[in-house]
Parts: sequence; C-alpha cells; structure tokens
Amino acid sequence: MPMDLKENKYGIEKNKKFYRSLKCACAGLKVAFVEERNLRFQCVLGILAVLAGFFFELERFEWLWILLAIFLVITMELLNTVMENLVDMITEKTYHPIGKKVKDIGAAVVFINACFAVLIAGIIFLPKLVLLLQKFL
Ligand SMILES: Nc1ncnc2c1ncn2[C@@H]1O[C@H](COP(=O)(O)OP(=O)(O)OP(=O)(O)O)[C@@H](O)[C@H]1O
Repeated sequence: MPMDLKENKYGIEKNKKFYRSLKCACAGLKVAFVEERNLRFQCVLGILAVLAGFFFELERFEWLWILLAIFLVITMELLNTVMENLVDMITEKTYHPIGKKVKDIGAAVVFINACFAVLIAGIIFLPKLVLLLQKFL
C-alpha cells in the first residue's frame, strides 16, 4: 500500500535544495548497494579495473574508456534496479507477461553493457598483460 504522504518527512514536493537532491541520490545508492548483489559485484570489478589501470600506468585515453565502461555498467544496473522495483510495485510481485518482458529486457541492457566493458578491458589490458608475462617467462 502507498505510504500516507504526511508520513514522509519531505512529502513528494520537488527537491528545491541541492543538498536534499544529493541526500536522496545517496539514499538511492545506499539502498541499491544493500539490495543488489550484482551492483556490489560490479563495483568490486570496477575497483579492480582502476587498480589494474594504476598498475599498468594507463594513458589518458585508456583511462577514459575504462572509466566510461565502469560508469556505464553501474548506471545501467541502477536503471535496471529501478525497472525491477517498478515492476514489483505495479504487479505486487505477481506474475505478469509484460512484467516479465520489462525485467528480461532490463537484464539484457545490463548484459550488453557488461559485454562492452569486457571488450574494453580486453582491448586495453590484454596486450599489457601479455607483455608483462613475456618479461617473466
Ligand atoms: N512480476 C513478474 N512477472 C513475470 N515475470 C517475472 C516477474 N518478476 C520476475 N519475473 C521473471 O523472473 C526473472 C528474474 O526476476 P528478478 O526480479 O529476480 O530479476 P533479476 O534479473 O534476477 O534481478 P537481479 O538483477 O536483482 O538479479 C525476470 O527476468 C523475469 O523473467
């Protein structure tokens, strides 16, 4: 059941202050991070990619591609979480064919972005990894 708007500290009026918008964004990030295992996994992979970037001393344009891939995956996972929650709210967690379609397409969006990130990581890190291995072998 929808909450009585008076129970909400701020009601549903538009955020007029920047810090309140920021507070809501942080609350959204926190709830998604706590509830979504995939998001936590993607954040860990993102941190590993950044550490690898420092290790291999990436060029500026390489950093741009890696950061783009990381932010795209996390953004799409957040949007997917929004869609999943909307479907759950509308269907009240009962089966609906359109609910299935929306969730499946949302999962496909995340998958496509994950493929993009793997491609970028492969193009940038693989040659450096091969060079490094050749040095030691
Ligand atoms: N209300 C629904 N009606 C029909 N099918 C649903 C519904 N909810 C979920 N499904 C089906 O179950 C699958 C898994 O749903 P779920 O909500 O667990 O999403 P998920 O993609 O596993 O989420 P996560 O990103 O958290 O792993 C969906 O992709 C969809 O095929």
